[in-house]
Amino acid sequence: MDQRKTEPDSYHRNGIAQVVLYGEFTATANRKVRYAVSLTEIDLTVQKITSTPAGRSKVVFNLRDCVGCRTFKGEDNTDVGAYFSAYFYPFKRRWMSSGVARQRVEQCFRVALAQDSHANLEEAQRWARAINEGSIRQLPQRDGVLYSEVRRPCRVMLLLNPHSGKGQALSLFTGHVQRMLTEAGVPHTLVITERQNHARELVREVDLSQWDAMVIISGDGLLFEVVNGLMEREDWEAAIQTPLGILPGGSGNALAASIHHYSGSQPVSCEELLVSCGFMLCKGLVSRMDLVSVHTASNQRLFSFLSLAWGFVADVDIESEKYRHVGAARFTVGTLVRLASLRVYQGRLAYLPVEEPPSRPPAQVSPPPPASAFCSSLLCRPSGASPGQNTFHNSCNSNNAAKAKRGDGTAPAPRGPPDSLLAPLEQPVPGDWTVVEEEDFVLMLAMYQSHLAEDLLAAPGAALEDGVIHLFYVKAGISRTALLRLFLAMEKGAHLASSCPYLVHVKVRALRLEPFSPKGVITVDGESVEYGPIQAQVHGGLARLISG
Ligand SMILES: Nc1ncnc2c1ncn2[C@@H]1O[C@H](COP(=O)(O)OP(=O)(O)OP(=O)(O)O)[C@@H](O)[C@H]1O
Repeated sequence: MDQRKTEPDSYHRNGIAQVVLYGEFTATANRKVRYAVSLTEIDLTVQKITSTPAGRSKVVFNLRDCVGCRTFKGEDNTDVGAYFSAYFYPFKRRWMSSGVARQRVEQCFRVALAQDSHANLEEAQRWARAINEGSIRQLPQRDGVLYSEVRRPCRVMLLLNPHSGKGQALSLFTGHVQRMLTEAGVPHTLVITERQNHARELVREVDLSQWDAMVIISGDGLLFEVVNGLMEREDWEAAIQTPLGILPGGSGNALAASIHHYSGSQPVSCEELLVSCGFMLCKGLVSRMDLVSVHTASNQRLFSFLSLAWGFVADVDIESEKYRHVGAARFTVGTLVRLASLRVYQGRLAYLPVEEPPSRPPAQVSPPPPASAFCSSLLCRPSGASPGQNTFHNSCNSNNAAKAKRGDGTAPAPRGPPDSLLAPLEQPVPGDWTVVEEEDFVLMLAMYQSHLAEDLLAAPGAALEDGVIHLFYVKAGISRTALLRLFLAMEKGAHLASSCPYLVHVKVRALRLEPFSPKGVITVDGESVEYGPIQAQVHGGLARLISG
């Protein structure tokens, strides 16, 4: 029978953290193998108990890497022992390759202090509670960034586009995400979208009091739907404060790659990026995110969290749809194809430059403030507008109700804060704007997050909430080789340091583009939008995003 020492007799290795729990337990698979387990405020230390000092290797798990701890009884009714499992996702070296990525480590112990199974379960629960509480206290930290936390337990609506990326979003969910959410005790409802704009219509009508977070597992296009659905609600001001989350299941996964980058972690892709974002979701840290309000010629207003593109990048994004089966490589293939038929795009570009660093420092988002508190920056003046059961659903009642109510399926005009920096599209830009001299371009790309795709660090200086649009344009005259070199350098975010005379980067608050050709492609967050004159302005910290 296991013995529990009541007097902790050790301290954390650096002599600071005091042991809060100590116990000796057996392994689950082999009851002859015993471990000394000690819990401090910052870590869990596991040491095998052996007669030979050489066998007493010690493993220390930081609670910051822990998503949760669960208890359970043995499958065998005669087993009086109880069990607790702690789930860690520490950065570990990859097998057979360089670099590190978060990898799952489960630590499971059998508690058998007494012949009373109930007492053993209580003891296991005591450990699980302490580990869970400790892991919640040990949240990831980043210099200069302050977060709030999602409400716990966090009821998550998980929207999944089964066709995104290579069409594997559902298997990515069942293979990686579902287990993590269960380990973290996050109740979630999975909604599999049935068609384009399903998610948009659903979030436009859903009772948001039922949800603590809306998370998509897809590419950026599904989040674009969710953001715009929320902004089309009468209560947009409160609705857009719903914490949003992103789990990469698409081919570009730009926002997922950006939040991973902001966390200061080494670049990862594919499933490793999914695990990283899943970990952030389980930790539930929320920060603010800028949204950019975009106006098209027909007076349509959209809200964007990622990018606005015209020319080479927009064409590649849309044309590479046909290479979707190759996953993220679709952009590489698309880039090479478009390079072969490189063309010049004519138009007029104007912008309002950032004159000084944003006056508002990154702010603490906790606890959820009154709705209007999010619109306090210069850029965002309140308009006075009104403000886990792991269940699978192929459709949603509230969505059907929404469709029936609206009938025609057309999207209502998005509401939102006024765009005080923009003049009507038919009027000249305001006097303090800069009008770009050149009218011949190869591309125009406005970015408000760091990544254009998993492997394209287009705006290394971007942050989630800085009220800045990074405007890039490449002037006509650049050779194919030089443009290819720029994109290759972008993989490491080194394109700006390449001193390419054709590439211009300027930080702006607002911009206007007037293409001259009658036909073409403009994308917002990777989605094709109405082609023609278009303008946009940033609204600092309008939305909230689970990041870490
Ligand atoms: N069930 C569905 N059937 C068809 N289209 C859908 C469905 N759900 C969402 N969509 C739409 O599919 C488009 C692509 O979705 P999404 O961006 O999420 O994936 P992706 O294009 O593979 O990813 P990425 O944007 O990272 O390249 C979006 O326009 C989205 O609105």
